[in-house]
Amino acid sequence: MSARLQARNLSCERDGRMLFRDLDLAIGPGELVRVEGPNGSGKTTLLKILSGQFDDYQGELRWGDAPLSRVREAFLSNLVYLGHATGIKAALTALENLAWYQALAGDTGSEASRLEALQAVGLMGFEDLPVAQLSAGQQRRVALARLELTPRPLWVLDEPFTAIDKAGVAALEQRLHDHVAGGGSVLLTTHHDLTAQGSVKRVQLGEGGDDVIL
Ligand SMILES: Nc1ncnc2c1ncn2[C@@H]1O[C@H](COP(=O)(O)OP(=O)(O)OP(=O)(O)O)[C@@H](O)[C@H]1O
Repeated sequence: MSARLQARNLSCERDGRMLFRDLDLAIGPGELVRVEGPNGSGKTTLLKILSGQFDDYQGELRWGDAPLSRVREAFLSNLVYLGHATGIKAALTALENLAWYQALAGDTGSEASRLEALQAVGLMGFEDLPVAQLSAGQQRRVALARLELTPRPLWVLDEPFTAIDKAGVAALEQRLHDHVAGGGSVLLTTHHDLTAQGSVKRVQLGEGGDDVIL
């Protein structure tokens, strides 16, 4: 199985502090990679690098057989990135937020697909409320509905379980498992203990660039 996304000799320094050094990492079809480490160890920074959003690093990124920089558009069209912040627009309703995401992604989409995505994350009945009026967990669910909207193989998720209740955590874990079982790839950071379902590759970031790949 050839890896879809590969990082070789990846190093990153921020504010004079080495976050990680000479990191090798690969994520391919059917794999879930979890980046672990204490607060400030560089997990978000690594996810931003690996999703093409931050380029102040040393090392090489490859997508398939090509340097990522050469196939950036193709890479981005295969990716869903959900950041630490939900990235949703407070004044828009849940449905409008999803329409906005689809427009940004160049998808026409349909209201039926958006309603289906909201149903999958347990938000039926809340679709027409401005998201400012939703709870923190419901707002996170609006963001997570993006995973249902556009089928893309690579999911990069920064703390996706934040503010989600027990039932939502179980549903999201199942969703991640199904995506991987269907040949997708998931790269995530979470402080939440994942229920063991299939194999999880772990990347441990330490303080001062002391990194371990398990
Ligand atoms: N925008 C920024 N400008 C400058 N330095 C930053 C910036 N964002 C993060 N850093 C630095 O990079 C370090 C790593 O931050 P990062 O957000 O990647 O850590 P993290 O492991 O995701 O932490 P957490 O578990 O708290 O979310 C921080 O300690 C900080 O010093």
